[in-house]
Amino acid sequence: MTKKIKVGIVGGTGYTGVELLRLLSQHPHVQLHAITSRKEEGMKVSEMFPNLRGKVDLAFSTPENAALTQCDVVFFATPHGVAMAQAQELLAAGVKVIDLAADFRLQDTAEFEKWYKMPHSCPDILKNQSCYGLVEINREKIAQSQVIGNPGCYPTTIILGLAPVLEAGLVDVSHVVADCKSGVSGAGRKAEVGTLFSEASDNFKAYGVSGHRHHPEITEQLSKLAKEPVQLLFVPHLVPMIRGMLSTIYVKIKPEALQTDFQKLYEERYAKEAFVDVMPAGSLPETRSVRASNQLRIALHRPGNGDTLVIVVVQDNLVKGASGQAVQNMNVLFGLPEDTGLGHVAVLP
Ligand SMILES: NC(=O)C1=CN([C@@H]2O[C@H](COP(=O)(O)OP(=O)(O)OC[C@H]3O[C@@H](n4cnc5c(N)ncnc54)[C@H](OP(=O)(O)O)[C@@H]3O)[C@@H](O)[C@H]2O)C=CC1
Ligand SMILES: CC(=O)N[C@@H](CCC(=O)OP(=O)(O)O)C(=O)O
Repeated sequence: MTKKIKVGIVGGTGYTGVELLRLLSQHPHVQLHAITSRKEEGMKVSEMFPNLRGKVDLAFSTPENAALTQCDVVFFATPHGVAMAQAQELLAAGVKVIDLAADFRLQDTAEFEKWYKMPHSCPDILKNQSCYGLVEINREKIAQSQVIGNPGCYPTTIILGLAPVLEAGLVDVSHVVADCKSGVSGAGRKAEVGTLFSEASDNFKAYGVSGHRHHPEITEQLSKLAKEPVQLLFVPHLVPMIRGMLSTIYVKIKPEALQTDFQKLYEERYAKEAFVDVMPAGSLPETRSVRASNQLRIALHRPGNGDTLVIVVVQDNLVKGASGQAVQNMNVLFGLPEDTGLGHVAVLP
């Protein structure tokens, strides 16, 4: 590929925005064209984010002044509702859209309206031109789409953790439990009491137990894979670390599937996937083994060789759970090898 992909980012000052900048500034086929912030208009990107000194020579501009229609693709690293307000205009100009928020994730617009408290403004684009951007599941459809709904961070771990057993119909879908923990960067960069150092450090808590907006997103995708409705109990937790997510998923194996070699099933399902690592049997994945990388690691356990399969999944919520996955989607949209610009090895310790 000789011509570079001209990229715009709306919402360059949030955590997913700066993570996109880190990844895209090292991508060999990308030309960063515009980065927006309404509050920081005119400020040099490298002044706000010194890790980008010498790498990104742009200043923030407002979305109105960013000439986004001149881009090949625009990433929205913004709150829910922003991308769908601009999608029509961008598509008309031949620009592809990758939304890191939820505007193009849920196919069920009634569920979208219930959880995001706003009407969906472009249901036609959602239905006919967009795709749920989980590459390991929807690779072919993504390549043909104009708009990508980049998955939420919790959904990425749970859907990839369960896909092999659901596709093969080996587990009881009437009672799936996902117990998930996220680092505090998952809550974004905006100031909030709950993410203050004195509130979130040296503390560990569950939240959203009686309902979380990722629940309908996860069950919609799991039910598609299982070809029947999946009943999911999903409990997210906030842990005192900055990056990282660990999901422990519990499923009951169907009586007729008890002899299955689950390790082999997972290894074969993900054998060709650059970003899904099925660890050796009995492994205990750690969040630091994926920090700052686009890898998601899975380990399987069957305590006492009983009928419960325990699936442990780790990822970096800001990379495979957000910006890395968005770049993976861009690579697929533009026909590049999927791992282009995403070869980062995790940082230890
Ligand atoms: N953090 C995470 O781990 C994950 C986050 N996500 C999703 O990614 C999106 C961004 O998250 P995050 O980076 O944490 O968010 P932040 O809240 O930290 O940042 C939001 C960014 O959007 C800009 N923005 C806000 N409102 C508007 C608007 N109306 N129009 C244009 N720009 C706007 C802000 O800049 P300014 O106000 O100056 O314009 C800022 O740059 C969210 O939808 C989030 O749910 C998805 C997966 C994981
Ligand atoms: C720790 C934390 O607060 N996490 C966020 C999820 C982050 C994410 O993926 O959410 P989006 O659907 O907004 O993209 C939450 O639970 O609301």
